[in-house]
Amino acid sequence: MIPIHDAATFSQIPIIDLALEDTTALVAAVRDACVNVGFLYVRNHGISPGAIAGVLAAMQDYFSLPLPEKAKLDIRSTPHFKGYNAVLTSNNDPAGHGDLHEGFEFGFEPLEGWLDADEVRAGAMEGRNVWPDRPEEFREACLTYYHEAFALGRRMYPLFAQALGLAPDFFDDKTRRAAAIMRVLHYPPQPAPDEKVLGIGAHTDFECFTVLWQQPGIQALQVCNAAGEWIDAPPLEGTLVVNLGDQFARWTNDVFKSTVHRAANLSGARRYSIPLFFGTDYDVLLEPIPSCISEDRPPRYEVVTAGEHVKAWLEAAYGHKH
Ligand SMILES: O=C(O)CCC(=O)C(=O)O
Ligand SMILES: [Fe+2]
Repeated sequence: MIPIHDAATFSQIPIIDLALEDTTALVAAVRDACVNVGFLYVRNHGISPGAIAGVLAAMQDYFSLPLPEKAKLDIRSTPHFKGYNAVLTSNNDPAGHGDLHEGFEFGFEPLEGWLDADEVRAGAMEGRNVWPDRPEEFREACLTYYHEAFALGRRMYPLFAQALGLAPDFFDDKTRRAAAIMRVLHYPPQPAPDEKVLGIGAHTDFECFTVLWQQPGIQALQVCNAAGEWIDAPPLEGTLVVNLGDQFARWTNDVFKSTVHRAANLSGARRYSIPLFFGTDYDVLLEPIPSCISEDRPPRYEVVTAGEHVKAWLEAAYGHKH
């Protein structure tokens, strides 16, 4: 039996085992989570403990470097929105005063590095990554995790397609060179709750979906149900969080939910998390998928390309244009 969640009153995030052999049951569980919650945990996600341990150690070393060293690769001074952003320099909730986290951001890159012939493929939204000199293993540890999480993302698209009643390969030709941006995040402990300054203010993600690793043992992430109640989304052993973003909400005419969430680290210890945001190819038109429009549900959004949608968001979030 698949528990059916209610958008208004869900009080827990569904947990879905990707190793479930019964595809019909798996797809039904994914649909329920996407339509009613916008968040799910995945078990048997395929990301190895070694890749997680490696990136965690590397990011801990990186974030403990002095600020001026990290600021050499400030995201505002590098092309294509890649690099470092310091504590309180981003602000996800316009009503807030800044986010109490620092992060480092990069996109797809082969582990062995780009070949010259690949140069032209590193298109507008991708661009080259920038990497710090220290710690030495940072790039490799980040990219090792990236490629494993990227493989998980590729496994999710056919499930989302089937959850919408589409052929499993519906997204294949729309995600060939898909933007997939990863951020490693450090949330310093926050001494007391503060409505205006959270670790990350209330927001929705803007791409199709996000795969999120959170540090075990620290509750920080919360998800808002349709009744406006904040539901804890603690780290659960052996799982990752997957949540849907605005691009999927647009594309599915709000059949899939892009749910508001926030995080505050009141644990007294440092917290680390790793979101990887999956988009689509730049030129994909976010026209409502036919199975998501009906007489009762006329198209709700202006049709834009995925690239325009993401770029407008990034410019607003980081307050600059490239
Ligand atoms: O750190 C977390 O748990 C959430 C991060 C997040 O929501 C984001 O980066 O969009
Ligand atoms: Fe988010």
